[in-house]
Amino acid sequence: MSAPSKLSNDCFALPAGVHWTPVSEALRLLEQRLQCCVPVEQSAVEDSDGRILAHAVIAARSHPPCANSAVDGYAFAGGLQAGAQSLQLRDGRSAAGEAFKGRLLPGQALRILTGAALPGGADTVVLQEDVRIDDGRLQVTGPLKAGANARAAGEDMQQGAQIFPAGHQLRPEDLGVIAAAGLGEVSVFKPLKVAVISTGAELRAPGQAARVDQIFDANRPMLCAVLRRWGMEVVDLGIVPDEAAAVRAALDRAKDCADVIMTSGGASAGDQDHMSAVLRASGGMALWRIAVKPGRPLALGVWGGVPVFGLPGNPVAAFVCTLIFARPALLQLAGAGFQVPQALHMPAAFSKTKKAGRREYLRARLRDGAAHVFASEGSGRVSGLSWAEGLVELPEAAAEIKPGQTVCFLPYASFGLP
Ligand SMILES: Nc1nc2c(c(=O)[nH]1)N[C@H]1C(S)=C(S)[C@@H](COP(=O)(O)OP(=O)(O)OC[C@H]3O[C@@H](n4cnc5c(N)ncnc54)[C@H](O)[C@@H]3O)O[C@H]1N2
Ligand code: MOO
Repeated sequence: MSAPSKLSNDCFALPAGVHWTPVSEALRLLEQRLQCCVPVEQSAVEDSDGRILAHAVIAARSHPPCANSAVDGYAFAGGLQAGAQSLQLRDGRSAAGEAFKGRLLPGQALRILTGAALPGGADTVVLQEDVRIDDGRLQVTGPLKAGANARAAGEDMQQGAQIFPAGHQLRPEDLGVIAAAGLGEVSVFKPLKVAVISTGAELRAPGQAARVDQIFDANRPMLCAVLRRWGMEVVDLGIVPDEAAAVRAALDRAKDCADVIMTSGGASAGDQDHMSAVLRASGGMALWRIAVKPGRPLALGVWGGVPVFGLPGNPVAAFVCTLIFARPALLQLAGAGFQVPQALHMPAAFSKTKKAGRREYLRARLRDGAAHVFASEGSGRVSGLSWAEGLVELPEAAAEIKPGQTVCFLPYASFGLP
């Protein structure tokens, strides 16, 4: 697949007259205007954890490929009536990978090990713990259903059946399923390359010396790690000062080496907010004032045909916007389709008054069957992100939340994060 043409500058433009975009509308526009932008390659199954399937995976053979035994025991045909009886024990055995070549006659039994192909003529296995051998005869006591302890050919997967759709992001267990279905390679999308830039004259890289009026760049390590968890390739372009020329140069570098650009800081319209100013000057900027807290100033732009997510600088807002807006959009660009998280409906363990008309996300975790929220809603209180295990989503219409009222809890896991 060749990469689709570059985005037009007005790709994120909002309909005329729109000021506060509801979250659902922002998501709908992102879904509509972005499409997969990465080429396809082949990947060995064992190297494919986290990769996104470009084509559906079809079972190359059935699993299990032939009827086999689920236990160590004795194979025979037809099950057992109630009561004691005996079967003639044949010489030889069937072991996993060393199938018995002959065929059993009615009344005969054969030693069989777990995973071994059932010999011809047999459909049932009795556990070795439940038999006795006397004079070459197997002494057994019924009843035992025909087919007991046997696994039918193709009972798990049928040759030719679709086992994963295109767009599925492979997990470790999926690699086991694909290998079992007889495939050594899969068609996957090349990982989406995301350039990450932090902006702000006050920022110092973690571990550097810092004056009291400087702060450490918390966003970049956090956002880079999130993107890697999502199977994306990160191009870390470091910290850029709040100067238009430096911001332009960084965006130029980013567009030449990445499919998407993710910046944090400078997204709103203050004197120092150069990211939004530079994007606006290029004509490729739509400052989305989204009816959401945190994260109102999300700058969506296009730089040289490459989409730019200009996240707010406050770490909590940057993180929440990444989960709620950037994740589905990035997954769409990466070939996995637009994905929204699955919510759990839980009773609130808190009370809160909120502004109606705006969706809010609170740092939250579940304890004793209820959703608890972080003590502060301050968007700079980065420690609350680690205290939390997910987000509570309060809908636009809500104004007053009381303890015991049902709220939507979105675990970090529903965003593909631990
Ligand atoms: N007059 C208004 N002021 C502000 C508004 C507003 O609507 N009107 N919105 C506030 C909200 S909400 C947010 S969020 C911020 C977003 O502003 P910017 O995206 O322009 O971000 P900055 O001003 O650059 O930074 C905000 C804050 O975050 C700190 N920061 C920035 N980058 C990092 C980083 N990489 N690691 C850690 N912390 C970072 C920065 O020092 C600031 O404290 O605007 C509000 N103001
Ligand atoms: O996005 Mo700001 O509070 O909404 O941090």
